[in-house]
Amino acid sequence: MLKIVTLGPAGTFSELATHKFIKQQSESCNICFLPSIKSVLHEIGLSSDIGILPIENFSEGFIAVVLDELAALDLSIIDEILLPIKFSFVANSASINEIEQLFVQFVAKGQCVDFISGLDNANIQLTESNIESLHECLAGNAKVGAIVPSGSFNSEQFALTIDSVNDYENNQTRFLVLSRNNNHPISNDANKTSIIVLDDDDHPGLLGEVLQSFSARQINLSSIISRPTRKSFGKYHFFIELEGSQNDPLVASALQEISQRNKVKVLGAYKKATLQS
Ligand SMILES: O=C(O)C(=O)C[C@]1(C(=O)O)C=C[C@@H](O)C=C1
Repeated sequence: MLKIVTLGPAGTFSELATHKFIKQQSESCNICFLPSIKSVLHEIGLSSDIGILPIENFSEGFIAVVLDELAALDLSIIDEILLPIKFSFVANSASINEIEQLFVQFVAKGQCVDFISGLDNANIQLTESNIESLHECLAGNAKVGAIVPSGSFNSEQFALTIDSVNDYENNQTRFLVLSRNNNHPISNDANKTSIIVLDDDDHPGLLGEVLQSFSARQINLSSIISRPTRKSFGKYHFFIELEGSQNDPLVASALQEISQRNKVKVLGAYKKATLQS
């Protein structure tokens, strides 16, 4: 039995991503929910074998807490999942102008900016998950509303529901499947690798040298993000995603070259997700 931990309560997009992953598994799986992204990250490898969490949204970019914990914890990426993301607004009053309190998850807020800016009288309360927002609204008074996953609620429970409140019709979020065990064999269909170059030896040209190792071998990067180390001001870790895996001798030699100069953590190699996969 594979034990999977993800963001709860039940009904989150993270749970949907988990079911998409489970469909591809041959062994039976058990899902456990925790109330915050950070608590899920810390539980992987303890009471759970793997964890499934969002890493990047189509318009909002990377989720900082996940990048920071990937640099700090000993986790590896074994797969990724892409999901379409649609939000609805639900409220306990039929008149949108009466809403004084809006519950919205901290990542979801940035995906529904246009709609939220139209709620002139609402005080925004950030939550850890979209289903926490839903539960807060269900328990709230007539002046409460929430941004929730479309399809997560029964419209009869609310005085007002408005669909498609996300800024971009084509909204999508990418999720990672993470484990604490770092010795997974690289599968033959792995076509993407994630690494972190840790800032332990800052020197002029560090990033240029890293990029040169990839460009000299015609290795395409799909993203590069810097995050402060939070040890001293002005020091950064670089989170890099590249096409290919260490099964490709060019990728293997680029990573070996970079490792000779810098501290590199290879987070994992896996198959790039599509909405159809
Ligand atoms: O709260 C949820 O439903 C989640 O699964 C979290 C999460 C995220 O943090 O990115 C997942 C997808 C959307 O981007 C918004 C929220």
